[in-house]
Amino acid sequence: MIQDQPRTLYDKIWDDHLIETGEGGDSLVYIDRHLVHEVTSPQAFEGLRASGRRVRHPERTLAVVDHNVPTSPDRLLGIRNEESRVQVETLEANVAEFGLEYYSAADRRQGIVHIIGPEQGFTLPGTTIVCGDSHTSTHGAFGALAVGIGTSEVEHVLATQTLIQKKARNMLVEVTGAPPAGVGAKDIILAIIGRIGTAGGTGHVIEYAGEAVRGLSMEGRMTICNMSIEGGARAGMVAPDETTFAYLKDRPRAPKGEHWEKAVAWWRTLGSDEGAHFDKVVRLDAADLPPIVSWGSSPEDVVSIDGVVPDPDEILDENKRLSKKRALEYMGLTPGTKMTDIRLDRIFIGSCTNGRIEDLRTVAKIVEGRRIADGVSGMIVPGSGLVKAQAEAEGLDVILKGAGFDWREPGCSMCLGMNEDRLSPLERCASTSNRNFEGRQGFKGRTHLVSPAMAAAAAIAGRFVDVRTWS
Ligand SMILES: CC(C)[C@H](C(=O)O)[C@@H](O)C(=O)O
Ligand code: SF4
Repeated sequence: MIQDQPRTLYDKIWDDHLIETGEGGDSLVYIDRHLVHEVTSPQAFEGLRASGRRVRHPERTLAVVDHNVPTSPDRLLGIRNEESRVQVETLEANVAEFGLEYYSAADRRQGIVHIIGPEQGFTLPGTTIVCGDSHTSTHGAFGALAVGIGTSEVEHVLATQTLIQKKARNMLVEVTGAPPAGVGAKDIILAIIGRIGTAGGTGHVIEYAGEAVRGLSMEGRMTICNMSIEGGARAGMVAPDETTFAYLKDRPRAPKGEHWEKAVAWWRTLGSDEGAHFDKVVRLDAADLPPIVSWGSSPEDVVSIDGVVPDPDEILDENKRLSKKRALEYMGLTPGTKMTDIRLDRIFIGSCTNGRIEDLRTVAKIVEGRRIADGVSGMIVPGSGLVKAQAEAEGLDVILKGAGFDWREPGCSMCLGMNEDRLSPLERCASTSNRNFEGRQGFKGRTHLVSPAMAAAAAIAGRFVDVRTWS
C-alpha cells in the first residue's frame, strides 16, 4: 500500500479495513457493522447452528424486522400470512438464541433496516457496513463503505466479522449546479441511472460529489446512495462533511464527548485526496434538471416530466428494442403519450429511498388543504417508528390524513409487497420506491418511480404533473 499516493474515499476505507489480499485479488476485509433483517438471515443462523458457532461480535450486529411486517394499525395482533409470520418468528428466535439487539414491530425504533441504521448512529463515516440486502448502499451517504451481501456471506460475517471481497474500481459522479425548486435528490439519481444505465456502475464504487450533492441534506444523500445499486454499482458514497456531523451528533449510538471530537477530526480526513484517480467519471448538471418519471420496468427507463412515452422502434439494438417494447406493453402505455396525460390509480409514499422525515414534510407541504383526486388511493408508510413519531409531533399526519392518505405503520410495505400491501393487476402507481420491475408491487401492477414531490402532486391531480409549475 503506497500511502503517499492520492487516494479516494473508497481507497481509504478499503485500506483501513483490509486484513489480507490473496491470489486473484480476493481480500479479507474487516466489517465494523452488520445489519440483519428477516428475509436473508434464516439460513445464515441455521448455518451457525449446524457448525456450532456463535456470533463473533453481537455488539456490532443489529437486527430488525421490516419486509414482512404488516403496516396496518392492528399489526401487533399477529401476522395472518403464514410465510411472513414464520419469517418474523424465525428472526425473533434467532436473535434470542444468539444474543443480538433486535427491534421488533412493537419497538418504536423499528423500521426499514436502511432507515434505522443512520437514525441510531449505528451507521458512521469511515466504517464498513454490510447487510443481506442490496440497498445497503444507502449507508454510503455517511462516507461509509456499505455493501449488500448474500445469505452465505451473512453467515460468514456473523461468524467472523469479516468478508471476502475483491476491490472494486473507483467511479466519480459529479453533480454540478443547484436543482430548480421541485426537483431534488430522487430526480438526480433517476437522471444519473437514465444516463449510465442499469449496468453503468458495474464493478465500481461510486462517489457522488459536486455542489448539488454537497447542498443535499443527509436524507437526500441517502436517496441518491440508495439507488446506486440500480445503476449496477457495488456501493455509493458521499464524503462526510458538516451536514453529516450535524445529523449524527447525539444519535444514540454515535460517539459521545471526547470520542465525538476525535471521531469528527478523523472523519474530516476521509474525503478523496486532490488528484485521486477515478477509473470512470460522469458529470451531470442539476441546474436545469427537470422532474423525472419512469415509464418502463427498469429504473433506467426514465423521461422528463415534460416529455412523452418513448418509441422503442427508434432503438437500433434489437434485443433492447424488444425488451423496451415488452416493458411498454406491460406498463400499458403507448409511445408519444405525454407523461402529464398518464392517469394514476395508486400512490405509494415510503421505502428506504424516500420514507424519511424530509420526504414526508415535502409531501405534507404540497397536499396541505387539498384532497386526493377521485378514484385515486394513497398510502404513506413512514420508514421507521421514529420517523412516524416525528411526523406526528409536527402534525404532518393530520395534514396527510386530511388530504385522504392512509397513514400506516413502518416497514418496506408496497415497495415490494412481501406483506399484504400490494397493487392489484393493471393498477398504475406513482411510487417513491426504487424498483419498477414487473410484478414488484403486486402481480401485473404498474410502477412509476417518482420523487415524493411528484407523488404528492400526482395524488392531488390524479395524473403526473410538472411540479416546477404546478400549484
Ligand atoms: C428482500 C431483499 C433481499 C431485497 C434486496 O436485497 O434488496 C429487498 O430489500 C429488495 O429491495 O428487493
Ligand atoms: S424498502 Fe424496498 S428497497 Fe428498501 S429494503 Fe425494503 S424492500 Fe428493499
